[in-house]
This record gives sequence, structure tokens and C-alpha cells, in this order.
Amino acid sequence: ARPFLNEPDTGLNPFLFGQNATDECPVPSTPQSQGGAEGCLPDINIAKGLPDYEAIARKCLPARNYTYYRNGAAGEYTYRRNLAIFHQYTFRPRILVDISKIESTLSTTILGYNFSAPFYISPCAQAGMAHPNAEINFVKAAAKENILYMPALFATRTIEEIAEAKAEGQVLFQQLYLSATNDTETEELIRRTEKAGAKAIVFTVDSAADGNRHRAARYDVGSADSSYSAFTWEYYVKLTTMTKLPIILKGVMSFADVQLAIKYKVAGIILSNHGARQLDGAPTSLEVAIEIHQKDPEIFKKMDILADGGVRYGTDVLKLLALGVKAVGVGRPFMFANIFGQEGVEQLIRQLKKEIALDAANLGCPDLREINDNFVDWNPKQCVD
Ligand SMILES: Cc1cc2nc3c(=O)[nH]c(=O)nc-3n(C[C@H](O)[C@H](O)[C@H](O)COP(=O)(O)O)c2cc1C
Repeated sequence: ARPFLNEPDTGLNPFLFGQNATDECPVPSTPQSQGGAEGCLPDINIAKGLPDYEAIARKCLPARNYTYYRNGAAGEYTYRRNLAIFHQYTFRPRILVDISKIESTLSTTILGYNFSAPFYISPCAQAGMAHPNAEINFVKAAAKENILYMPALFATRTIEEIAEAKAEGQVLFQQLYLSATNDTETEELIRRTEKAGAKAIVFTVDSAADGNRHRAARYDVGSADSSYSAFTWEYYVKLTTMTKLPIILKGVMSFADVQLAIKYKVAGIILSNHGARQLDGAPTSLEVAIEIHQKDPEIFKKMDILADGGVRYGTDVLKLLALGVKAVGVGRPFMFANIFGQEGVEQLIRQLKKEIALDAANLGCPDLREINDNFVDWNPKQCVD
């Protein structure tokens, strides 16, 4: 495959490496497990959009830590597809529409809880590889900007430490990996999650086995679980009897399973290929959302459907929302922004909110909550790359 452009060149490099691009920053000596790009970080203001945080992290983090966040499965074809797919669909912009109120229409509900924007911080393990305060930065930034955060079970900080950092009334959804064979362990995890005050369980179902991750294997930072899972829909039914919390299934990636999720009255699903870290060749969440929309668009009204993977621009968010997706998850960009700590995470949230508003305005969509499939030409076109 041809070399892949991870981030389009938007003129960042001279700010990061100097005008002659020769003053490479030395790899910092901070121990990997404690993260740390300190001493190397450029001015936070040079990050103008989501892809910039990755470019900065690649320069500033130890290679092993960067690779843990960056890697995808096998030849990373789905990783590339996640980023590229959005550009196969062009908008149908409308003109002479009063879009002056757009910023006041970004708010949404997820499982009935109010948030200021239709995007959230996806559950990603090991935030401590980027910053010593790890997930605490996500909790606090999410509270400040009133967006949803889904902490990962394999976080650097414990469920309890993360809950402790919550603001008054802050809503978190807890991501869990469960054991199909050890109900005692599952019960214990669920009790901890409930006690911590999580408002929903995000049960990840797209990791039936370890991800086959070549890039990660070079640095010994592969996926954390090494068993083949025995989960079934019957297990899901049993799980619903173990807790009163709503359960969101994360990693639904076929129309057949979406139909089953409806049949089993699942509270919500996340269309996700796990950031392309599990099955190379999996479809992208945009493609699955398009398939649902083509086959039975009413499904989007029957449960909250969220989606993640490769979302890097406001326009990516708009395309998913136009199909009926309720809110969109962002993973790696937040992990990379965290090298700047809470300030970096907050800045990213503000930047994405602004992009969504600007893009919706230029699209001629006066109210984000009213965006619909007419705003996009769903005939795929050749990507510009
Ligand atoms: C470093 C890293 C760790 C992740 N850890 C988890 C995890 O523990 N549980 C989970 O459900 N998903 C995990 N994911 C997947 C994310 O929740 C999300 O689906 C994905 O990152 C979205 O794609 P994006 O990174 O392109 O935004 C992880 C992703 C990354 C990049």
C-alpha cells in the first residue's frame, strides 16, 4: 500500500519543528507509565484542529506511548478507511438560510441526559501514557464543557478515583469489559460501577479476541485481554438482570446485529470498530450508519445510536448526525490532547464545538438538531488524498 498521510498538511510543521524543520525535540526521559511530554511541549496554541494534537504527540511522547495510542489492527487498512471514508461523501450546501442561531443548537441528550454538544470522549485505556493526571483531566474538562465522558475500565486511574474527580451532578457512562465465565467478578465490577454513580454501562462487545496489532507488537503494547470470549445474546439478557443501569452495547457493526439490539430492547448502541484496533477489514461506522439509514431509517428513532472512529473534523460529525446518529465519539485526538493536560482536553472540546457550528452554518443548516440526510450526497465519490 502507498504511504499514508496520517494528517493532511495544514502548515503545522514549521511551528512544531522550526522554519528549517531541523530542531528535533529529544525524546523525554520521563518513565513511560507515568506519561509525560513535559519539557518538550510546544505552545498549546499551535494546535488549531484535532489532527494537530497527534502530530505534536508523535514528536513529544516516547515512541512506545505514542504507538500505544496510534496503533490499529494488522495492515491498518480499516484505520485508514476510518479517516478517509468521510471524504467520499460531499455535502449539499444550502444558501440564503438564516444560520445566525446555530451555536445555540448544539446541545443534545444521550439516554435522556443533557449535554452541550453531540460529541463525547470515547473510552480509551491508559491515559497515563500521555499525562501524569491521566483520566482526571478528561473528567474535569468534560465537566467544564458539559460533554459526556465514558471512562474505560482499563484506565490508569481506578473507577473510584475517576468518580471522586466528578463535578456536582456530572454524568459519566462507565465502559466495562466483562468475564463471561466469572459472574462473581462481573457482579463486583457492576457494584463498583453503580457505587461510583455511573449513569450507564458501556459494554464493549467488539473484542471477541485480542486485536492482531502489528505496530503495537513491536513495542509490546498490544491489547490487554488474551482470552477468547464466550459472550452471547443470552449473556446480555442475564446481564440486564444483574443491574438496573441502562446498558449500551459498544461495537455493533452489522445491520443484523442492530436488528437484534432492537429485538432485545437494548438502551443504546455504539457503532464502532474500536478505532480499527480489532478487525482489519471491519466497515466504518459511517458505512454501517448509511446501511441502517437505507434499510430502515426509523431504527434511529427507536434507540440512541452513537458512533465513533476517525472523527477528526466538525464535518465528520455533521455527516453522522445527518443520518440520525445521536452523538459521536472521539478517541485518539483526546488521548493526544491530554499531553497538554486538562487545558489541552478543554481546548480540543472548544475547537470541535466551534468547528461543528461553523461547518453547520456554512452548510446552511440553521438548527443542528434538525440536520437530516438531505444535506449530504450519499453517492460515494473518489476521495481526495
Ligand atoms: C489507545 C486506545 C485505547 C482504547 N481502549 C479502549 C477500551 O479500553 N475500551 C473500549 O471499549 N474501547 C477502547 N478504545 C476504542 C475507543 O473507545 C474508540 O472506539 C476509538 O478510539 C474511536 O476511534 P478514534 O480513535 O479514531 O476516534 C481504545 C482506543 C484507543 C485509541
